[in-house]
Amino acid sequence: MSEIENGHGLQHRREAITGLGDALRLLIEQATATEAPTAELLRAAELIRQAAAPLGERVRGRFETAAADDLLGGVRLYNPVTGLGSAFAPPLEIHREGDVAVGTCSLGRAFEGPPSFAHGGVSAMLLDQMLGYAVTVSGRPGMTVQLDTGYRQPVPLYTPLRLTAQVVTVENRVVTATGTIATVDDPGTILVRATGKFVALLAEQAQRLFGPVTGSDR
Ligand SMILES: CCCCCCCCCC(=O)SCCNC(=O)CCNC(=O)[C@H](O)C(C)(C)COP(=O)(O)OP(=O)(O)OC[C@H]1O[C@@H](n2cnc3c(N)ncnc32)[C@H](O)[C@@H]1OP(=O)(O)O
Repeated sequence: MSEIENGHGLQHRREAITGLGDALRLLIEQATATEAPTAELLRAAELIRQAAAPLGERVRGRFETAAADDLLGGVRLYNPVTGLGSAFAPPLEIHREGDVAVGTCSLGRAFEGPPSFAHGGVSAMLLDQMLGYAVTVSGRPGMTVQLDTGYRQPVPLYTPLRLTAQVVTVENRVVTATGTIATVDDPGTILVRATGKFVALLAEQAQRLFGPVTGSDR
């Protein structure tokens, strides 16, 4: 019987994963921004290795989903963009406002490209997630087959950002969506725009790609 079934509770585990994610995000921010003495860096590296060891005692394999996740329910705690348990995620929070998906986040030092601004690949990653969300909630989920990004102005670090996405066309299995990044303070000035194409998988494609994860290949 798993720990979750055994009474510790799914909600409790999700809260613990979120707490660990918060701590890891703090660690990444501090470790990226630090100008602490070199001796402190060496000491921190040792402490972090010690902290990581027990986490590595029980890990899942490539095709196993996390016990606290709910794939069909859309709970992905380790998603690298939105996952509250992910050390890497800003995390981006996304909600719906009518037909438009609206996201908010702020990017720290770890996401830096040009000095004091976000890396362009990070903007593309955020927008891929935004467009994917809009496509999914439109009822036609699919995988990204094309993502075009236009960088009009650099995206500032340590600044609340407002992202949007919406579906614009549906042609057979191809759904096209567009999205933007702006700051919360100046939502009318678009910093980055993206257009993405998403393709709904055929049953054969879904089976080929995800059969080992869903167990439908057994
Ligand atoms: C709430 C949760 C939110 C979740 C958000 C998640 C966001 C993140 C999403 C991702 O990042 S997904 C990961 C990145 N994407 C991939 O890894 C996909 C890799 N591509 C594939 O595996 C195959 O392309 C795929 C199985 C998706 C489709 O298979 P095919 O390439 O054989 O396409 P197919 O021959 O079935 O063609 C289907 C349609 O797509 C069209 N198509 C395919 N590739 C295209 C392309 N690159 N550009 C434009 N159209 C394309 C193709 O013309 C055709 O159009 P029609 O139906 O109108 O005839």
